[in-house]
Amino acid sequence: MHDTSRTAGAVLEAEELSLFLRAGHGAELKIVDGVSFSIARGEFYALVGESGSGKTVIARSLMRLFPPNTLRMEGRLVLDGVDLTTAPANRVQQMRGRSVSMIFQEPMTSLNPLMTVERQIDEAIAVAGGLGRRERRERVVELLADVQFANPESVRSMYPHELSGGMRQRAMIAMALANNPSLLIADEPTTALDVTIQQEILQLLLRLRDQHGLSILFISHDLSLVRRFADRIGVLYGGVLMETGPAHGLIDHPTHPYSRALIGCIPRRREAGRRQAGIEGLVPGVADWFDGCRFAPRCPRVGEDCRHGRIEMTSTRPAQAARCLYPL
Ligand SMILES: Nc1ncnc2c1ncn2[C@@H]1O[C@H](COP(=O)(O)OP(=O)(O)OP(=O)(O)O)[C@@H](O)[C@H]1O
Ligand code: NI
Repeated sequence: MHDTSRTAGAVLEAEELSLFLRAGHGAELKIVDGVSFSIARGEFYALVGESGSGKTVIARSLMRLFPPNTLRMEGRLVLDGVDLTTAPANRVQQMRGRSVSMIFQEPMTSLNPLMTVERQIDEAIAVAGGLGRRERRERVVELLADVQFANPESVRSMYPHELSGGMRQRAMIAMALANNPSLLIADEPTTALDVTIQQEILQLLLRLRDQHGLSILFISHDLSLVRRFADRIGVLYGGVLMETGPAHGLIDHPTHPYSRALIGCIPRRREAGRRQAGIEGLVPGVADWFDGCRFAPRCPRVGEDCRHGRIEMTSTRPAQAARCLYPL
């Protein structure tokens, strides 16, 4: 079913997206640098990268939620045909929840502990207006069934603390889907859950994608998870998209040396320092970024020309492209 809907064109197109922050002493930091990718209708796209690579900042930018010290955004960001870089604030506000919704690692940060599941989902539905009380009540039950609560009628009246971690995540997904968004952004939604529950949530997302033609932007450290569930992957490093391509192709045949290094040492958890076992050296801090390829100082294939100027994304394999002068 999703095969036909997937040809219906891009739900999201990010083109040369850059984000500049104000740093101390009048300096500016480019924390996202020329990132381009698109997500088709019904597509499950995963953004992967080490801690600090810019996954969350990019995800939030897609809802035009910028860090407070943001100076400006450059590039184009088109969601459901609307350019978010130029759309007025009220238009963007309207699109949140309706065109795009976001779920997070810790559902308790988005769920109100003092409100029942029903009330929270009801409020999310009411934001869009148009439905009467009774219709909204029906819609709540429908949403709870949609996220596969076996007994939606009883879950309705529960408070968040009465739910398990996996159930809270489902409740949050139900809220996020309240107004049928085209795109669901999931920022490491399963990292805090045990493996079985993690699989269940991923299966649920795939089912929702198939049933509703939902597009998913999934952010994760876990490449083994991503390989099993994503259609396509983007590999981020230091705010730069290094490689993008079909999930299986990219993981089985990475063409950027950084992707290969990342796949070779699938990181399991956030590390206190930014050193990752397996990749020599450190991720450059945003303040000490430089010209040329940001991976150059750690790259086994580096050439002198990698250290200067801009390196373009070039096709390396069918449907796969890398920002590298010496791809694998
Ligand atoms: N307001 C800010 N001011 C300065 N730097 C920031 C700000 N917000 C984020 N950064 C920096 O931008 C970079 C990207 O951060 P981001 O949170 O997007 O990383 P991430 O890939 O989501 O990491 P993690 O896997 O740990 O969640 C980091 O180096 C971070 O320190
Ligand atoms: Ni993050």
